[in-house]
Parts: sequence; C-alpha cells; structure tokens
Amino acid sequence: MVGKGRRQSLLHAQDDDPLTKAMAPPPNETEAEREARLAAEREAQKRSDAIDEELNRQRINEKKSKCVKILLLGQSESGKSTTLKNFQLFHSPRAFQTERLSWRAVVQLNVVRSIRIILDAMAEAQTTSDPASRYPTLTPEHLRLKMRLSPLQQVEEALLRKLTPAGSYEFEATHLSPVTNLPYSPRAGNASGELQLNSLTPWKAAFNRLMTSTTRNSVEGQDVDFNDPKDPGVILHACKDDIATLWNDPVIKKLLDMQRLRVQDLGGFFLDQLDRVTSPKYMPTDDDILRARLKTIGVSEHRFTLKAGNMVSHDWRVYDVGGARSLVRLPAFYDEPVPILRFPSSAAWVPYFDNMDAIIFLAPISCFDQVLAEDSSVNRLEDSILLWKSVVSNPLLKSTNIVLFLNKIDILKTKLAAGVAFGSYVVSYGDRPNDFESISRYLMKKFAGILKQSSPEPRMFYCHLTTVTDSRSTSKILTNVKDMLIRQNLEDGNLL
Ligand SMILES: Nc1nc2c(ncn2[C@@H]2O[C@H](COP(=O)(O)OP(=O)(O)OP(=O)(O)O)[C@@H](O)[C@H]2O)c(=O)[nH]1
Ligand SMILES: [Mg+2]
Repeated sequence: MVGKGRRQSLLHAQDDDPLTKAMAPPPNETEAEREARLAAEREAQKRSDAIDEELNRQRINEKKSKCVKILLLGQSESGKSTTLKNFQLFHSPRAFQTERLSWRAVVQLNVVRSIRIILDAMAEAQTTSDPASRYPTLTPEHLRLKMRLSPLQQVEEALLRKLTPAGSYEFEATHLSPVTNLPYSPRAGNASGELQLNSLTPWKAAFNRLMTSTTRNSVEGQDVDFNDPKDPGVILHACKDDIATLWNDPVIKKLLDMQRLRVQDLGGFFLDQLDRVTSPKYMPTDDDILRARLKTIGVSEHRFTLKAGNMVSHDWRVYDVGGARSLVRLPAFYDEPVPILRFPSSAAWVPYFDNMDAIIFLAPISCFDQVLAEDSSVNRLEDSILLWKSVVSNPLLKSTNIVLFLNKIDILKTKLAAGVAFGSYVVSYGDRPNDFESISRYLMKKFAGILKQSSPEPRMFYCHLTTVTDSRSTSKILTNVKDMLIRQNLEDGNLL
C-alpha cells in the first residue's frame, strides 16, 4: 500500500517523468499543429483498439478450442448415463457426494420396480387361460405375499409425487404406469414401468426437498430424517422380509424363467442386497449409484476440468442423451419435438454432432437375447448395430473420433456361463464356440468392419470391452480415452 505522503511524491515524480515530458504538446503549438497532432493520436488509438480487439478474439477462440467435447451415444439402457456418472465420480467427486441423497430415492424406486415386475408376472400366471402356458400354480401363501406387498404402491406414489409437481410437464417426464391401475394389473401402463429423468427437470433438488425434515441426521453434509414415518425407506424396511421371501421362492423363480424375465439382469437390480438397501439408515455407496437406473430423456451437458499428466487443465463437456426410441422435446431453443438418435442427420442434432472431439458409443453386447422395451419386434443387439451404422456413416461425423464401448460384459459372461447360446440368436455366428473370447472378438470385428466400410476417410477408432458399473476398470479406460484425446488435440494444435 502506498501512504498518502508517498503517493503525493509519486504524483509529483510523474510530472517530472521524461516520458510524460516527451509526450506533452510543445508549449508553442499552433492551432493547425494541434489539430494535426490530435488527428494522429486518434488514428493511433483506433489502430491500438483494433489490435486489442483482435487479441481478445484470439483469446476467446483459444478458450473455445481448449474445451474437449464428448457425446455419449447408444440405445436406451446401453450405459451412457452410467459412463457419465463415472466421469462425475472421478472428476467432480463433490457434486457426486451431494447427489447421494437423491440416488437413495432412485435405488428405492428401483427396488419397487423389481417387485412390480415379479407381481406382474404373478398376475399374468393368475389370469392366463391358456393351459399350454403350464405356469406353476400359485399357492394361497403366494397370494398373501402379493397382498402384503401392496403398500409398496404408496412408496412409489410418494416418491413420484414429491419428485415432480402433479400436472406439470416434468410429471409427464417421470411418471410410471398409472398408479390407479395398481395393485399390479398385468403389464399395466408404460411397458417398461421405468422411472425417467428429464434432463431439464430439477429432480435432484426435488428429491432433496423430499428427504429433508425436522429431526435430522447429517450424512456427508446432507440432511436426512431417518425416523420420519413418511420416509419411503420405512415402508420398504417393513416389507423387506416379504420381498425376500418372494424373490427367493422357487415357484416364483420358475415363473419368471418361463416368462423369460431375468430381473437380475435389468438395470437397477438390488434384490440381492435387500438387507442393506432397505436398512433404516441406508445411504447408497458409489457402486449403488452406478447401478441405479434412471432413464434419461432429452439432452444434458456436463462440465469438468480435466488434467492429463502435468499438462494444463482443460475444460471438458460431456453430453448425455436419452437413447429411447421416442419423441422427446429438446431444450427450449428447439421448437419441435424431434426423434432422438433415430435420425441422426436431423437438423436439430447438428449442433450436437458438429464440433465434437469424440463420440463414445455404447453397445450393450449382453443384450443379444433381448428385445427393445420400446418395440418387442426388434432384437437389442441388432438395434445397436443399426444405430452404430447410422452414426458412423453420418457425413457430419466423418472425421469425429470414435470410441466404442462393447458394454455389459459382466452380464454377457454370466449368460454364457448359464448356457445361453449366442449362436441361437445371432445366426451369422453359426456354431462357433460359445465362449466370451470368441464372441467378443467376433463382435469387435463386426463393429470395426462396419466403421471401416462407412468411413470415407480414415479416423481414430478405439474399442474397449467394458463393464461401466465397475468404477475401477472404467476409470482406467476413461483415463486412456482422456489422454488419447488430449494428445490428439495437442497434435492438431487445438490445445496449444
Ligand atoms: N451389470 C451391468 N449393468 C450395467 C452396465 N452398464 C450399465 N448398466 C446398468 O444398466 C442400466 C442402464 O444404464 P444407463 O446408463 O441408465 O443407460 P442409458 O444408456 O443412459 O439409457 P437411457 O437413459 O435410457 O438412454 C443402469 O441401471 C446401469 O447401472 C454394465 O456394464 N453391467
Ligand atoms: Mg441415460
């Protein structure tokens, strides 16, 4: 700091400064000379302003080019949002922590959904009149369990009502099958009975409001009232034994098998950890959050600051989109709902495809024996391959880097171990060995072949076999992707 006396002496010194003296107008300057001098000064100022403006423009461009953009693509349930959660876990752990409470409610809804699928299967067995179905007979005890689990309807209603105000647009985005149809009419309402997240909905804030109340315990900086009788966890806890009895019942297992319902392979499966997730003070772990299922609709942008080695940090933007075959309303700047992903060349998608540094495309390869939730006539693996074809052959993406995640390999391995034959669903595979190595090699070749065929110019392509619910292995893969993109951007001069 400069004291008053010292400041005066500085000001005085400035008057004597040789530069100030040199720039001062000559003492005997004529009117004409003064005019000419001022005109020259104005001209010099103009040039200086133009230079400043250019420098600013360059600085802004530099900033823009320093941001690395990644678009996550793939069919619904392929693992896009789970990949995004991995990014959040590694690069924005604070935000990940603060959302823990919201994910608690999603896990609870996932448990309710698994039970609904089982209860629907029971209702189907009860109502079917086809003797050829050979469904096992349900005992009075089964039916008593079914009745006793009806309070779960309240859990679902409470969570959904608090999640989004009734009648609002957000409600449209998040409703399950109409609760008035309950208890559990077969295949009621929404085919998948899934909870959806509209990326434009402040759902996490809504959940947090729901969970806070008067008697509070702080969990990692968040407030939650575990003793509130209205907390959905209380009812879930009370139903825990009945849920476990139903899930472990051999007749019910047989019934699910006969209806080809592999509840354990669905996203958001927690019935194998009932004791923990229904315990009164349950808080989801990182793994639980990665496994929780919340369907995305719309598009959302997520920003991270990432560093590779000891290089400067760069801004990263990761775009997560909903992969379901449905019409969704994009952010307000688009007037019309547009078909998402199915028409990747649609004008509305240009801003997302244009200017991306890389696409991470997720193909869930365990889904070879499943059909789409949106259209039961379409095999999921076939749908992934068609979507891959349409993405890699899109002219807008011809030079975009592509990273392919052949995902859900954990489920693939379990299925193969249980004897499900890949060749029975993928005819072109023929009678090659039904083991993980042969099948994954076959699929890698298949996807790479389509890319090669559809790419007029050579481009960067990496393929990984992934289980994105496993944060450890995914962390390594994402680090590779990150380093590779930063290196490539540096080579192209974009980040220099
Ligand atoms: N077992 C297993 N589950 C996975 C894997 N990847 C994702 N999941 C689960 O599958 C479910 C669907 O994953 P999401 O990430 O929500 O899928 P998405 O592609 O975002 O789906 P949409 O939002 O509908 O487009 C979630 O419950 C995930 O936890 C995996 O590699 N293995
Ligand atoms: Mg999603």
